[in-house]
Amino acid sequence: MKIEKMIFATGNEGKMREVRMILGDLGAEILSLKEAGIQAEAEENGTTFEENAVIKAKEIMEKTGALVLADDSGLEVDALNGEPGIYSARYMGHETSYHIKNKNLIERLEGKTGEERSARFVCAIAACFPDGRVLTTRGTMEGQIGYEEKGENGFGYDPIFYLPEYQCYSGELPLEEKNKLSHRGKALRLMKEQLEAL
Ligand SMILES: O=P(O)(O)OP(=O)(O)OP(=O)(O)OC[C@H]1O[C@@H](n2cnc3c(O)ncnc32)[C@H](O)[C@@H]1O
Ligand SMILES: [Mg+2]
Repeated sequence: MKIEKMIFATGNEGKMREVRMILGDLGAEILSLKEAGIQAEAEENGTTFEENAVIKAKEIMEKTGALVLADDSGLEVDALNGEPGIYSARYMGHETSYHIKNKNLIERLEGKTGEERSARFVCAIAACFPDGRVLTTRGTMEGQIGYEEKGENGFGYDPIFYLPEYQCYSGELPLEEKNKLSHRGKALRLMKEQLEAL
């Protein structure tokens, strides 16, 4: 089945840039919520990344009758029992700047070193079809919370996410490199394979 068009139900421009680069070669037109002229109203009140991704995609699928994809993602810090996790966007309040959120996470890890700073980004992608079919995929990227903010690329928590294997911060990676390694890159490539197999 050739997909002509889909809506990617996010209000996050950083996600949208990464999505376009990875799903671009499906050859389908990909509209953001803004481009489709729709506002998301559903509350992200699921208990898992997958549930929240489905909530976001399903709401917009029901509003538009189109194939709709959505992303729910976040940062899990092991020393903080997985916080902020599914609450990553709401951590310290929606309106709080990422500079402040990032500084706060660094402060909460004071005295911890090496593996004690382990963390991962998680991304779930959902696809909701007008006929009721639902697909979900998940990807993760392992790393550590750094000691400072670094890099001008990416968004959100990227400036404090250190990748020991590459000895750099996620915020220092060019878009293409981040997509090769990231939670979102992995989840989107799995979704792309499933869509291509339809
Ligand atoms: O719900 P939508 O409209 O898609 O946009 P959002 O920004 O609210 O997205 P989420 O609800 O999925 O929350 C994701 C949170 O995790 C953070 N996050 C997710 N992926 C990230 C990445 O690749 N780099 C840095 N931070 C990321 C992001 O900044 C948010 O705080
Ligand atoms: Mg959100």
